[in-house]
Amino acid sequence: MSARIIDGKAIAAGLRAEVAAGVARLKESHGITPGLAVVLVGEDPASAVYVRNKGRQTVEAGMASFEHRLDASTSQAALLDLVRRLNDDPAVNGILVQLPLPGHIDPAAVIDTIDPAKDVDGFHVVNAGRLATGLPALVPCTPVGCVILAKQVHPDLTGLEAVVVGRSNIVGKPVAQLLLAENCTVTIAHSRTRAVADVCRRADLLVAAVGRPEMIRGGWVKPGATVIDVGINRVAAGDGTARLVGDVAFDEARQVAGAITPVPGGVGPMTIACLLRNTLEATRRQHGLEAPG
Ligand SMILES: NC(=O)C1=CN([C@@H]2O[C@H](COP(=O)(O)OP(=O)(O)OC[C@H]3O[C@@H](n4cnc5c(N)ncnc54)[C@H](OP(=O)(O)O)[C@@H]3O)[C@@H](O)[C@H]2O)C=CC1
Ligand SMILES: Nc1nc(=O)c2c([nH]1)NC[C@@H]1CN(c3ccc(C(=O)N[C@@H](CCC(=O)O)C(=O)O)cc3)C=[N+]21
Ligand SMILES: [Mg+2]
Repeated sequence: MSARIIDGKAIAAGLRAEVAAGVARLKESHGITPGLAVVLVGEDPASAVYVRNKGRQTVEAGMASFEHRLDASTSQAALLDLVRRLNDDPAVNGILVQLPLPGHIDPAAVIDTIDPAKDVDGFHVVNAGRLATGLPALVPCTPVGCVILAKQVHPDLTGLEAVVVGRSNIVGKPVAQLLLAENCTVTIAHSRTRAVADVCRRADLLVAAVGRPEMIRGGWVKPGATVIDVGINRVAAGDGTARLVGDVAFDEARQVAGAITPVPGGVGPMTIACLLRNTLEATRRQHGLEAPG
């Protein structure tokens, strides 16, 4: 048996086209151009990939892109000042501060300073709390991307045994919240989980967000399960160049799974598409416009 490969690249392209159409309608009917500000402090390889792809796709969707690249030695006070200026700038509808930040900056203080209405990452405690309590929220992009990809296989996720490996605030916890809202029975595994392979083997829907290259082996996957691989890990290839791999051993898992996302071309492109969708939605709400039915 060989798994169906879930084509995140194609699904993300479709979602970006929908967002572009929404942006065009907003411009035509209200003269509003959504604007997304991205702040990058220092150099982080994962963030560099993300920023490169995103700047181009923001402009392709018809939005304004504002990039702020700051030196790695930038003080926390200077970064908070920039965030406050972006909060007050009416041309900026979405703000994303790339994580991780240099060690001398407290990420919680930065996220807490972002206006929740412009928090298109969905990382502010107000948005996390609204998601957890079932209120409308700006929802983290990668978790939403995971759910959209899972729904390609199971349009209704109700009743599935879902196992999420990883409990970070940016991926593991919010993806678990979204799957709970979709009526899955959700287990969250982490570095202190006993017999993690056995826990994974229970999953009809397995979401891997660990940050450990190819940790999840073929034998951890229940036959026929749907596997969503969030991991983005750069590893050295045989010839000395860098290669991108997920948190799942893809060549093994595809022999067992019913469906699986590839890396690259799976969750990564969905993250950017959902970021653009959040930016459009945030813009509409800031102007008192409801999303069209
Ligand atoms: N595709 C995309 O768009 C995105 C991809 N990513 C990628 O997703 C991955 C996860 O990111 P992120 O959530 O930020 O990572 P974090 O490092 O913040 O969290 C990793 C989680 O995995 C758990 N973990 C670590 N080792 C093990 C283990 N041996 N067994 C079980 N659980 C373990 C940790 O547990 P504990 O809490 O106990 O330490 C932690 O909860 C990374 O590869 C990252 O690059 C991230 C964001 C977007
Ligand atoms: N505030 C903040 N929000 C984030 O959402 C955030 C962040 N900081 N810091 C870094 C991580 C990582 N991340 C990625 C998103 C898309 C791809 C992506 O587009 N990947 C493509 C291309 C990869 C390639 O070609 O190298 C793919 O998987 O196919 C990668 C990584 C978002 N993150
Ligand atoms: Mg994200």
